[in-house]
Amino acid sequence: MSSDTKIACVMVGLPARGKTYIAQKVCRYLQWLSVSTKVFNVGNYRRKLHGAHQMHSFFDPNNKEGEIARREAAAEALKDMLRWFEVENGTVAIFDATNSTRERRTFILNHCKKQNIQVIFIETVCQDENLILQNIMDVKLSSPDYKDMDPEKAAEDFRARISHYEEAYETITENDFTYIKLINVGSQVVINLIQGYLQSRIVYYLMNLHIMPRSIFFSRHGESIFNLLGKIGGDSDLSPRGRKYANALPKLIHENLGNQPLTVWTSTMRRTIQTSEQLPYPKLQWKALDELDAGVCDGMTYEEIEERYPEDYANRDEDKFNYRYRGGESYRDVVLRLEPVIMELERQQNILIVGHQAILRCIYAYFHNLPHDELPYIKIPLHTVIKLTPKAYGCAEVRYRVEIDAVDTHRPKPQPKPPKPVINGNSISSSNLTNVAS
Ligand SMILES: O=P(O)(O)OC[C@H]1O[C@@](CO)(OP(=O)(O)O)[C@@H](O)[C@@H]1O
Repeated sequence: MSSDTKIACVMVGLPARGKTYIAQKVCRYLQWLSVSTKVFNVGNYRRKLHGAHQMHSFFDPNNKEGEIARREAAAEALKDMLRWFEVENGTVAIFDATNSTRERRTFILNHCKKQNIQVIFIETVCQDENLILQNIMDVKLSSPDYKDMDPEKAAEDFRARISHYEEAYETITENDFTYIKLINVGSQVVINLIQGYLQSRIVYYLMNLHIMPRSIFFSRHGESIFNLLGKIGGDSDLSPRGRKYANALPKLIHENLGNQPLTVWTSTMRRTIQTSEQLPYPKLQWKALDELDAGVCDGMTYEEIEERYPEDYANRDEDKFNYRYRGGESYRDVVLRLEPVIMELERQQNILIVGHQAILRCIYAYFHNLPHDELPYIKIPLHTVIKLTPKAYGCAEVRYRVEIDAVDTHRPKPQPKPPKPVINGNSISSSNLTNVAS
């Protein structure tokens, strides 16, 4: 991917067609991959400029005041987006609005062209009345536009708003535009003139999304012999307590899922394979799920690393996400190698990943949209199952702790040392502080 690639993903679609959901998913995926990405939501600009609580008549094409206000909001959001590319050197912007007429799309495209920004239009078309209604109930009624309003009245008003847009709506047929059209949540996909690596990644990601209800379970392997000894990496067997956890896991999962189908993913390491042995579900081993490679430090305790490689040890504490072990990997490297796992997770239904501390932190951060500096410190304790259930925005989470003791392998972020007091440009030690004071 060339570093000067700039892409505007311009959403297209009637209200309640999942545009904002898709915009946020794409943003989260790209940010996780360290691509600088930002969503510009025109609805938020409208509310900021003209206040919330506008009723459907505001969206009537014959309402001049409403028309001007919506135009202003779109122009302001577009200006900010173009400025963001220019000043903050952004890579992918997502312009989230209905953009439902040819005229509006051409306007946006022309502005982007002037700044050498590629444009992909992402249109979501949905004819399934039940899905639309579900979206209105799940998302729209909690919007600031309908705060404190009777839900039935709000739903009615929202439907009237949709019909105003329907009057003027023009689906994309512009053959010279780059676009992807997602029809009925991916049951049909039309793509046109997609070019380049990053555009293809975005399109491939969009083609894999689904909104069927499902859960994703995470569990670290049971306590290993290396965990007991405080050693990192390696390929050791489970400890006796780790084996007990492996025995307890099938009941916990069954109590949760009943007879629903599930696929279990493990790494290729003994500790995850042994942990999943009793689980009566189809299993898949992924090399990409193997634990972060600690290179020359593999098999050492943290104390040994501090003694033998003090500088490395300090550098890791300084910037744990980017620190790469000598001959090994960084968390940033691991995120990149996990990309195909995330892509496949998006396609799948119920999955249980039996994984490792660093690996599960990376995947968990993707689902909860956590920043890279927090990612290496996320708590993923041993002998605990984490259940994530994707919702309209974000994921619901439940943690199940199995009552089998295990060591704690979490190392908290070291607190920065307080700066030494400085007097007249010379730092002084606390022992002579009293002298100064007296
Ligand atoms: O990045 P940090 O916090 O060191 O955690 C990663 C470490 O977690 C460990 C346990 O300490 O994972 P695992 O439980 O899979 O053995 C190490 O093997 C691995 O190096």
